[in-house]
Amino acid sequence: MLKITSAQINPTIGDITGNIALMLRAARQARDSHADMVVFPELSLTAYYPADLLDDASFQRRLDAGLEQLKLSTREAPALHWIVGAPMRREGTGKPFHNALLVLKNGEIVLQYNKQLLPTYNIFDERRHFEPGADMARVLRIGDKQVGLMICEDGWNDDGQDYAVNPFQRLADAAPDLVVSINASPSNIGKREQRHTVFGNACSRHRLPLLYVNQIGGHDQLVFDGASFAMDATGKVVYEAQRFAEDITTLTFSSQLQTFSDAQGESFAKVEVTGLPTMEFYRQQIVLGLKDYARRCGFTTAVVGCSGGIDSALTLALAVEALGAANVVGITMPSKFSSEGSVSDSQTLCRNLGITLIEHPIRSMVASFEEGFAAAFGKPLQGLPLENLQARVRGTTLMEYSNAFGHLLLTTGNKSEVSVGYCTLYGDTNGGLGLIGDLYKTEIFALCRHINATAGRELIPVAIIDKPPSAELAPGQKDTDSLPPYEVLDEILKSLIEGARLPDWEHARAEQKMADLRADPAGRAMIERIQKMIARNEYKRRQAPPVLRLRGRAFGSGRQVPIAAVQYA
Ligand SMILES: Nc1ncnc2c1ncn2[C@@H]1O[C@H](COP(=O)(O)OP(=O)(O)OC[C@H]2O[C@@H]([n+]3cccc(C(=O)O)c3)[C@H](O)[C@@H]2O)[C@@H](O)[C@H]1O
Ligand SMILES: Nc1ncnc2c1ncn2[C@@H]1O[C@H](COP(=O)(O)OP(=O)(O)OP(=O)(O)O)[C@@H](O)[C@H]1O
Ligand SMILES: NC(=O)CC[C@H](N)C(=O)O
Repeated sequence: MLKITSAQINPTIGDITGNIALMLRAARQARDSHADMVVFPELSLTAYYPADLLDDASFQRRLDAGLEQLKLSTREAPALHWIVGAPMRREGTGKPFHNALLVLKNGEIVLQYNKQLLPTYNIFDERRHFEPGADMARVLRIGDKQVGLMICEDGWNDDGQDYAVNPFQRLADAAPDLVVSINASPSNIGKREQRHTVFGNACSRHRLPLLYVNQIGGHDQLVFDGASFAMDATGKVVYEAQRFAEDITTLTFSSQLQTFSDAQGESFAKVEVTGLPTMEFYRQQIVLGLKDYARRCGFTTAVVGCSGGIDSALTLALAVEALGAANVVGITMPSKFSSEGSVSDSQTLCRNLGITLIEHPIRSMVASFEEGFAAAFGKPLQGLPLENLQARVRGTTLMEYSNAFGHLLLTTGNKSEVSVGYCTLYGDTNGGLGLIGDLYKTEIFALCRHINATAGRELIPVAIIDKPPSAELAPGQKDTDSLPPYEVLDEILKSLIEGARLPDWEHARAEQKMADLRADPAGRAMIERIQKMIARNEYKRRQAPPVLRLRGRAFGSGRQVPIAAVQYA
C-alpha cells in the first residue's frame, strides 16, 4: 500500500515564494496523514504558464533561489516524497529549460523527469520556452512499489507503440504499479469528460491505475478547474477532487487491487460520468476566473455600464457572485435614444442584486460633441459615427470612474457580437476583462435563466431577458436590423470559429444548420457575409480586453489570425 496526497493547489504565476508556502502547507497535511508522497501540479513552482517570464534574468535568479528554498522546505517532512513541477535549467543548444517533474526528499532532488510532449497548439506554446525531454521512462521506487511519472500532454497521445510520440507506452513497458501524472490542464466545456476518456482509454489499454493532479485557479484568460482524479486499472474514475476549489486529499493505493481508496481505506463516493450542467459550469468558471483575476491584479471592486440589456445584467450578476454586492457598481447613462426601460430595468436589476446604481446621463455631452464636430468639420455628426459617439462617451465615463475610484471595468461583449464586430472600438469594448466574451448570445439567455432558477427568484428581471436585443444607439434600433437572428447566427459562428473543436452534440447541430443554409443561395450569401464580418473585425478583437475562456476555441491566444491579410476583403 502507498499513501499519496493529491495537492490540487492554486499557485500564482511568478509568485515562487508564495507557491512554496502553498506547497509547504499541503505537505504538512500530507505528513500528518502519514503519506509517502505528496503530488503537486505541473509547473507548481511558477504556476502555469510563466511564458516569457522565463526569459527574464531576474526571474531566472528568483527561480534558482526558489528551488533552493523548496529543497530546504522538504526537510520539514523528511520521510515524504514531494512530486513537484518546475522549469529546470539545461545546457547546450536549444531552449534553456526543461519542463520538469522533480521528486524531492529531505533536502535533495532524487529524480528529475523532463516532459517529452510539449503542446504547441490552441492556447499552448511550450516549445517557445522549453526543450523536450529525452524519450525515456522515469519510475520512482518507494518500498516495493514502482511509481511511473509523467507530465500532462505526455499522456494525451496513447495511440501506438512508437515511444517517440507515445511516452505512455514506454512508461507502461517499464511496468510500474501505478502512474502519477502532474498537470496544468485548462478547463473548457467538455474538458473534464475528455480527460476521463483519454486517460481511461490509456489506463485500460495498459492495465495501469493512475493519479492525475491538476492545477486550479484563474490565470488571465484561462481557468483551471482542478477536478484531479484517480482511476483504477480498468480506466474507471474512482476519485475526483473538487472543481474550482483547492483540494488536498490523501488516498490509499493498493497495488493488489490496482485501485485507490480514501485515507482510511474506504471507497470514495461514486464519481458521476457527466459533470456539471453546462450553465452551472459556465457560472462557476466565470466566477473563479474573475475572483482570481481581480485579486491577482489588486482589485476588490468592479464597475459595469448598466444598459437595462441582458449582457450588462448578466455581467453584473456574475460580478456580484465573485466580488460581493458591496463591491460592484452599475452606472446607467441614458442618451436621447435610450428607452424608458433602460433606466427602470437597470434600477430593478440593481435592487435585486443589492448593488449601487449611479445615474450619469450623457445627453449634454453627446450634444456638445455634435456641436464641436459640426463647427470644426463643417457637417453634422450623424448615422453610425453618432451612434458610436454615444458608446464612446459611455466608455470614457466608465474609465473615468475606474481611474477615480479604482474599480475594474468589466466589458460586456458576448461571443456573437465580438465575432462580427458588433461593438464600438474605444466605446463598449473598453474594459479590463470580459466575463461573457466566450458565450454566444443564445447562451447568454440560458445562463440568465439558470441564475434565476438557482436563486429561486427573479435576480435578473424577466423584462430584461425577454426584451429584443438592441444597442439603443438609434431610434427603434434592433440587433436583428444588422444581424441574422441569434439562433441562426450562433450556429454559423460555432461552425466557422470552432468547427471540430465543438463538443459532439453542438458540432452535429451546427453542421446541420450549415448544410440547410448552404442548400439555397440566400443561405450561402448569409454564411459568406458572416465569414467576411469575422475576418474584417479581427482588428477589434486584437485591441479588446481578454475574455475568460470557456469553450474549446476562444478569442485570444487560442486563435491566432492575422489582421492585415487579404482574406475576404
Ligand atoms: N483593419 C483595421 N485596423 C485598424 N483599425 C481599423 C481597421 N478597420 C477599421 N478600423 C477603425 O475602426 C473604425 C470602425 O470601428 P468602430 O469605430 O468600432 O465602428 P463600426 O465597426 O463601424 O461600428 C460599430 C458597430 O457596432 C454596433 N454596436 C455598437 C455599440 C454597441 C453595440 C451592441 O449592441 O453591443 C453594437 C453599431 O451599431 C455598429 O454596427 C474605423 O473608423 C477605423 O478607425
Ligand atoms: N444606457 C446605458 N447606460 C449604461 N451603459 C450602457 C448603456 N447603453 C449601453 N451601455 C453599455 O454598453 C454595452 C453595450 O450595450 P448595448 O446596449 O449597445 O448592447 P448589448 O450588447 O445588447 O448589451 P446589453 O445587453 O447590456 O444592452 C452595455 O452592455 C453597457 O455596458
Ligand atoms: N499542460 C499541458 O500539457 C496541457 C495539455 C493537455 N492536452 C490539456 O489540455 O490537458
